[in-house]
Amino acid sequence: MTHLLDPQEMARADRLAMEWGTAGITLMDKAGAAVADVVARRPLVTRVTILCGPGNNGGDGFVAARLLAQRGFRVRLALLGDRGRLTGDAAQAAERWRGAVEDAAAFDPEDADLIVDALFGAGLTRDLDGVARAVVARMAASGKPVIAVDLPSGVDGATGAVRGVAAQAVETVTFFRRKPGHLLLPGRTLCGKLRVADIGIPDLVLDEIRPKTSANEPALWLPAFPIPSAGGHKYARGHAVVVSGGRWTAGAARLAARACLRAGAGLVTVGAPEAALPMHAASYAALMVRPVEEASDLRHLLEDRRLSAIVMGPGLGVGATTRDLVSAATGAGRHLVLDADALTSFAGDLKGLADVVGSAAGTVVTPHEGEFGRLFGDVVSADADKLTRARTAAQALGGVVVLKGADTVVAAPDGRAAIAANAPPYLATAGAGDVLAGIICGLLAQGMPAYEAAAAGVWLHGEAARAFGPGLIADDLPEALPGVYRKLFEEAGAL
Ligand SMILES: NC(=O)C1=CN([C@@H]2O[C@H](COP(=O)(O)OP(=O)(O)OC[C@H]3O[C@@H](n4cnc5c(N)ncnc54)[C@H](OP(=O)(O)O)[C@@H]3O)[C@@H](O)[C@H]2O)[C@@H](O)CC1
Ligand SMILES: Nc1ncnc2c1ncn2[C@@H]1O[C@H](COP(=O)(O)OP(=O)(O)O)[C@@H](O)[C@H]1O
Ligand SMILES: [K+]
Repeated sequence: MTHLLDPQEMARADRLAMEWGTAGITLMDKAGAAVADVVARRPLVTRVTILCGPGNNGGDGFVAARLLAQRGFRVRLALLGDRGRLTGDAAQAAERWRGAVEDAAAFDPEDADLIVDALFGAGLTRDLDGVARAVVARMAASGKPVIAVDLPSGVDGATGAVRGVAAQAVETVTFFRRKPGHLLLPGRTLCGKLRVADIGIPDLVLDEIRPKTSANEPALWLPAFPIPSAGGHKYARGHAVVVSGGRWTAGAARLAARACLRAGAGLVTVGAPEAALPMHAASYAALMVRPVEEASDLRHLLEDRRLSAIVMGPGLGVGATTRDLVSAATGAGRHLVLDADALTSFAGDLKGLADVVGSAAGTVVTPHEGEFGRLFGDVVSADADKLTRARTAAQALGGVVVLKGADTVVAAPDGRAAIAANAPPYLATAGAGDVLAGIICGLLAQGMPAYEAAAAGVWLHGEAARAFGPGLIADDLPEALPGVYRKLFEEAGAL
């Protein structure tokens, strides 16, 4: 159930269900009934105003109106546009509504305990303006609870962007599967509580559609997750390397190393300049330390082929030395996580980085928006939505891109992408990114494929933050991981 369908894919799911024998009006009846159920469960509601749009989203509203009236609610229905211009299933649903049809342009929210927003859903094709915009703005300003049908009208289902204006919903009822706009910001926030209703579309349509976008949840990557087995030993759990900056910036690598260990890497070696070695050696007894000042030292260290996953960037410094270190880390079978200064050292030279990445087995880059712009600015339009930007970047790089933020997107060069919705706002704290890079490296070291490792790392990072709670600092994140692992393994039946 992690699949997300964009509006085109959802329209295809509707069409396939109809071709396979379910009438469109049957789907609409179930959609409207699901909306009516949600309204009926709200406390202290007797007077409901339903705003219907000119398409099938409005059709769902007509069905909900009929069912709520039958259940004894006082229902007013207001239509945007001309009733005579309704077509298909929506026209059929409107015919069965026996009550008055008011003009949405004149709608007065004062008379309602609750408003159902059935103006626009998957068919929103442009920014709202004119009367449509005025109606949505009035609903938004009313302060009344709003239940949105499919999406808050004005929210783009593919991107989560607001096309002109949208009203905050308390609950949103969508159908069959979630859409990217339910997880991407600001759409996610505007939806309120999201419910997914089964309207009778068979799951088999997904075999035809083959959606490539997912919610970043355990079901997406758990089959590839390295749950330790009874017969395993520490070398089977991989040997990771964290490349550290000098004495004054070594804290970032320390956070990454701790996270790498906690994520389950069998062994972790920190490669650091001489001056930072004592600090690393004294920090955690489980760490090994080796002197790495420049690329030749790293090459020497990596002659041991068991060192298979490397994370670098946090606190490393921007410049030629870092670029050379990145080049030295690649090689057959090597997995790489590049973050922070490792990315900024390639600012404006995506080709240079892509050439380097091309020779690593699986590379994951973890930019925040600033680093992303510096690295991918030439190939990715800043105006594009987050999903498109991450996908385009992954293709251009030939590696997995983790575009961070409150709705972190992980994208693979083959077009797969996952959107995370579990990170709490207090995760935005100094050093949190270093921990994320370390977690992903720890998973790569255990042999998890790059896309799955990146997605799992992002999810675990968000869950660790939630488990710790407000007041979190980056140092707390690795320490919260064992509790998250316990729960995950228990749910997977592995504990
Ligand atoms: N049988 C099915 O398929 C099922 C579908 N289902 C439901 O259908 C919904 C999708 O229906 P849909 O495709 O008809 O699109 P919908 O969201 O109603 O909007 C289209 C209308 O809005 C108009 N319009 C668009 N943008 C506008 C703007 N900015 N400003 C003003 N007008 C604008 C557009 O006009 P046009 O662009 O043609 O001028 C057109 O008239 C989906 O979200 C779900 O709720 C469920 O019942 C399950 C079964
Ligand atoms: N508003 C937010 N809500 C949830 N998580 C956030 C938010 N803003 C940032 N994050 C997360 O916090 C982390 C910050 O990483 P980064 O920007 O690299 O910081 P640093 O360089 O200090 O480690 C990332 O994992 C990012 O996804
Ligand atoms: K809507």
